[in-house]
Amino acid sequence: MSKPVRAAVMGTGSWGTAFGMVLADAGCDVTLWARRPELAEAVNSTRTNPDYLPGVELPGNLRATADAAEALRDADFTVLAIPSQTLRANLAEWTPLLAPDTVLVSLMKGVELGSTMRMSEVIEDVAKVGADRVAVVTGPNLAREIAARMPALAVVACTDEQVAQRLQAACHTPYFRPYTNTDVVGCELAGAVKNVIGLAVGIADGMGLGDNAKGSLITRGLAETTRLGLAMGADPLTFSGLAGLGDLVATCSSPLSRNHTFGTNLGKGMTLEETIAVTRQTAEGVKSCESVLDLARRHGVDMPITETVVSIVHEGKSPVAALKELMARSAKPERR
Ligand SMILES: NC(=O)C1=CN([C@@H]2O[C@H](COP(=O)(O)OP(=O)(O)OC[C@H]3O[C@@H](n4cnc5c(N)ncnc54)[C@H](O)[C@@H]3O)[C@@H](O)[C@H]2O)C=CC1
Ligand SMILES: O=C(CO)COP(=O)(O)O
Repeated sequence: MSKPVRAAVMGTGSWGTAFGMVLADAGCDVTLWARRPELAEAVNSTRTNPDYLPGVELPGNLRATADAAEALRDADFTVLAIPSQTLRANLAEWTPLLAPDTVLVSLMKGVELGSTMRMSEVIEDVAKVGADRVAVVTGPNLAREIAARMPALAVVACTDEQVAQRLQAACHTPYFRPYTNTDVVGCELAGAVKNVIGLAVGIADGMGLGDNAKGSLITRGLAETTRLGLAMGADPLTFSGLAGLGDLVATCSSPLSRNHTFGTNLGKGMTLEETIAVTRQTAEGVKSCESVLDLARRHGVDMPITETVVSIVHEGKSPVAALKELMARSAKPERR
């Protein structure tokens, strides 16, 4: 009998834990790394993650540790599930501990501030590995639903299709059905920008603007994401797939989305400080809206919804004034 695939999941938050559960259900031997030893202890002793997924029973072939070296040892897949802006510093510490041929898998949906690098680029840069050793998991994957083993489809992307297929096999369960894709640029961009559009839709929902506004924001949000993707060499079809439209629809419809909820609170009139205070988990779009706008400017791409989100979240513009400006933009053809 061949030995089980070993996976290290670095990050015991909501998605790290839920995806660890998927890997374990698919037959992998999984070790979660938790920043706090008391959380690792709680996972091992209660077989739940009381802080991030209370009430969800975790499988027996998943355990947790606060010792990164122990988690990373002999891992076939090293899954990175921490906030995007913390990846560079954490991975620099972990790089000397990585198993020699491990495939690094990003679950993160963000763009690094300053460098405007996608997460796979940060991984290649810090761990000094080629693109064929880096994969991305993305799509409509709200962690709470997956932890309840509700059905979901996903995309595993890698420039090397065989590596994508290995990861696909390692995380395929009766409730989690991953497809492969070799368009890493498109898949990552789609995931990061959908968080920004999720904020915009949340703001509109909080303001009570209705479902026509929601449909319009999702569609034009996808249009500006695709424009940026095209400028960066992505396959435009990726954006109408699970990583693009699929994730946008799930995020923009669900109260489980942290980005959507963050936007809703702003749209209802909470201040940024109040909204941050009530947000207990990572809402990546709050930081990544700035790096996405930066990317758009570097590529000469117009992204009016992203620009509006930045003006509300970081420049104190009122949602009412921002809406007026968006609606007053010059009339233009739908396709340019
Ligand atoms: N939760 C979800 O439904 C999904 C989340 N994602 C993405 O997965 C990534 C991780 O998100 P979640 O697990 O949901 O976030 P979370 O907020 O639930 O958990 C974040 C984890 O990172 C740890 N962490 C925070 N700051 C850290 C630091 N400076 N150094 C090391 N560890 C740190 C926390 O202790 C926690 O374990 C994000 O990029 C998110 O966009 C993607 C798909 C679904
Ligand atoms: O990416 C997600 C679903 O696919 C999770 O969205 P939030 O980070 O907004 O909760």
